[in-house]
Amino acid sequence: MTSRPLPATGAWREGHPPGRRRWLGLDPLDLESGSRLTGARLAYETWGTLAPDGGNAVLVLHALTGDAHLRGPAEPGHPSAGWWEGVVGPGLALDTDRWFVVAPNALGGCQGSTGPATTAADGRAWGSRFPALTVRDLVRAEVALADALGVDGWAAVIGGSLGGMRALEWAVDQSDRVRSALLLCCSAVATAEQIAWSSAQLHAIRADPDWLGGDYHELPAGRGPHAGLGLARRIAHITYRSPQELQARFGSAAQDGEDPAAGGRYAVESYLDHHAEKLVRRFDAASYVRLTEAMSAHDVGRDRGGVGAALRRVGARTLVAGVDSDRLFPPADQHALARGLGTSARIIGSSYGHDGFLIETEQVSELVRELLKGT
Ligand SMILES: CC(=O)SCCNC(=O)CCNC(=O)[C@H](O)C(C)(C)COP(=O)(O)OP(=O)(O)OC[C@H]1O[C@@H](n2cnc3c(N)ncnc32)[C@H](O)[C@@H]1OP(=O)(O)O
Ligand SMILES: N[C@@H](CCO)C(=O)O
Repeated sequence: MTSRPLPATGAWREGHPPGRRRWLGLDPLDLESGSRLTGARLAYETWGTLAPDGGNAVLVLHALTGDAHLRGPAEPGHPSAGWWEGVVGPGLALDTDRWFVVAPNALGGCQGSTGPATTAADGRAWGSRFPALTVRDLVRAEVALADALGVDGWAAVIGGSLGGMRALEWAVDQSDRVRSALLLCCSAVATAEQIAWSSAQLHAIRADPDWLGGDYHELPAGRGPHAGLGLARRIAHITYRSPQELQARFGSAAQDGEDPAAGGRYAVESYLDHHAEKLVRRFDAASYVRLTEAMSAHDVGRDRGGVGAALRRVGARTLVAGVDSDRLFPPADQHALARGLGTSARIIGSSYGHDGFLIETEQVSELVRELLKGT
């Protein structure tokens, strides 16, 4: 897959220079499963200043492979620029001159928060010992962060995909602490289609001989389930984009200088290879597994009398939005969620599919402005 040596597994561990990240100790954290996570911490970044009355706090929650770095340049410990540069910042839709913006790295992730690649108390990586997590557990960790920051209530909670699931969970479980919520490209409960795509990805990772049941973190530098994670990302990335975009960009063209009839690649294959390699370089396979499992288990109605009853708990003003070409979380999901919340969904026109919430800066900014205008 790559001609360059891959990083040592676990290169994303806390040993990195922290840049602007900060951490909150979560010790202990009781999980939905009944087990208790000890010694964990949550990484986060903030922008702006919390108002004396605490009324200007906004929580932004990232998607599966995102992180706390919403904006700002690449820096030590974070090799790429922020993932919502065009939406969050001075004078932008989420104006950091006005709002106190908080972005945590999801618990179980690998960009500063404790996850399977983190070194546990015994000096070894958590690996397979890291517990299964649910979206509710991720939110419990974020509730602890709000408490620690002195945020009694969020003016808005905003998120897409896995971040949207967490934003919804916040609105359901912490209804008195969420004044408004923007729920992007997500659903109230995982669908069979979403679980199926995720299942294929999990199989790809676990079938890698270097997966070692999730205990590969002590392998020598450059070893790990890279092929499995790369295959998972290829599968996922197809679902993140639309057939029309892929067709318009690549069609059946060969990759420059390559001949598919002679063992070379099509351009679209090369594109997927590129995204696979990029993810393998920046993400831990076991974090990918734990967070993907959490997405598959997402159901706001579990133990709450069903989805309808759970959604009726929400007191926040909600804006539910999707992307018309999203084949992973199609507009039907957002219409169903919006109906349950007593509102109607907004559907962005875009050929970028599920990734539209990361790419369609102008349209997303409009939604953010609308949300915050009434807050
Ligand atoms: C900015 C960050 O990633 S911060 C980390 C947090 N990230 C996230 O939360 C989201 C993760 N990222 C993503 O989901 C995606 O990368 C997105 C949505 C941001 C990318 O969206 P787009 O801007 O549309 O990028 P696109 O899918 O067109 O990919 C562009 C890349 O493909 C490469 N590419 C395009 N065609 C080909 C091809 N035929 N062969 C090989 N590579 C190709 C480009 O060179 C470019 O490479 P680069 O990203 O290394 O510069
Ligand atoms: N491309 C995004 C979308 C996942 O929902 C990510 O990797 O986080």
